Amino acid sequence: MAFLQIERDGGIVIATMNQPETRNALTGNTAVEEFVRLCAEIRQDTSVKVLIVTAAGPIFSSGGNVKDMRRFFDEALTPESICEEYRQGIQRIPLALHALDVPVIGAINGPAIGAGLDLACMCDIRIAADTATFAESFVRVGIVPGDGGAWFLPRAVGMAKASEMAFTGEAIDARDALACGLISRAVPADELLPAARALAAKIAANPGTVMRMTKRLLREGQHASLASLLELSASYQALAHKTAEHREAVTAFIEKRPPKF
Ligand SMILES: C/C=C/C(=O)SCCNC(=O)CCNC(=O)[C@H](O)C(C)(C)COP(=O)(O)OP(=O)(O)OC[C@H]1O[C@@H](n2cnc3c(N)ncnc32)[C@H](O)[C@@H]1OP(=O)(O)O
Repeated sequence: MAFLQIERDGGIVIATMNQPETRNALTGNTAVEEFVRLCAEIRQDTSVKVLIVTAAGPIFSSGGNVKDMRRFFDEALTPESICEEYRQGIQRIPLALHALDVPVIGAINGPAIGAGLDLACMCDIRIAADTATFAESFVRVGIVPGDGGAWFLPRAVGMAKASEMAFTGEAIDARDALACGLISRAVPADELLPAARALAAKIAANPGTVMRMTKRLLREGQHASLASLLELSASYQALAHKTAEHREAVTAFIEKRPPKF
């Protein structure tokens, strides 16, 4: 059975992880290939406005497959081949998700552990069930965050909190996650998907071209200088001012009616 169940609802794509026997572990199965394929498809399809990433059942993701890690003790697997396995494997998920121009909502339905937490951090927005927990637990199994967590987690929660989480490996609950900005909302578990869909519908109602450019600016703003970000913003704005959606929004404002996009 596929790791991801994909559902399409208008401009909204919902990707649901569904491998309960490993608690949605992200390695040792087809998870990487399926995420990469999905992202490639979304990049080709301008009718997609929003992606929701969630999981079936009570667990979001248990991260890397720990049982499968016994392989690494095999002498035939050299450090170089392990590096390559990471490059060709789980590291393709952050690259694929980060390259998406559509907003990504993480609907975190339960524990998000190790690479599972990092997957959540790769989403632009995170809302969670009040039963969710979050742990950057790599250190507890004797490894480092090899999947980009050291890049994503500090951007989500700040360096001090990320350091505490990465050095202790301890889980935080949804209340702590809300307090440190890891999630923007915690809701009862049975309200999570409706809340994620409602948020996605609000986003999808806005003009897609401008949404994509906004996401690119937010992404570039994470590392660009102010001067170069302002330059890029001016170029995107020049394009935005010429769109039919902008014309419609301004006309609707003047005519005191809601815009029709
Ligand atoms: C490259 C990436 C590296 C990393 O991400 S490092 C971090 C690796 N992850 C972990 O250390 C998390 C380990 N798992 C857990 O903490 C818990 O599990 C959960 C909170 C995710 C779920 O708890 P509950 O629902 O109580 O399930 P359960 O009884 O612990 O496990 C049920 C079955 O699922 C298998 N399983 C759970 N997590 C993993 C995993 N990460 N890799 C492989 N299998 C896993 C177990 O072994 C067991 O299986 P059986 O029924 O055969 O005993």
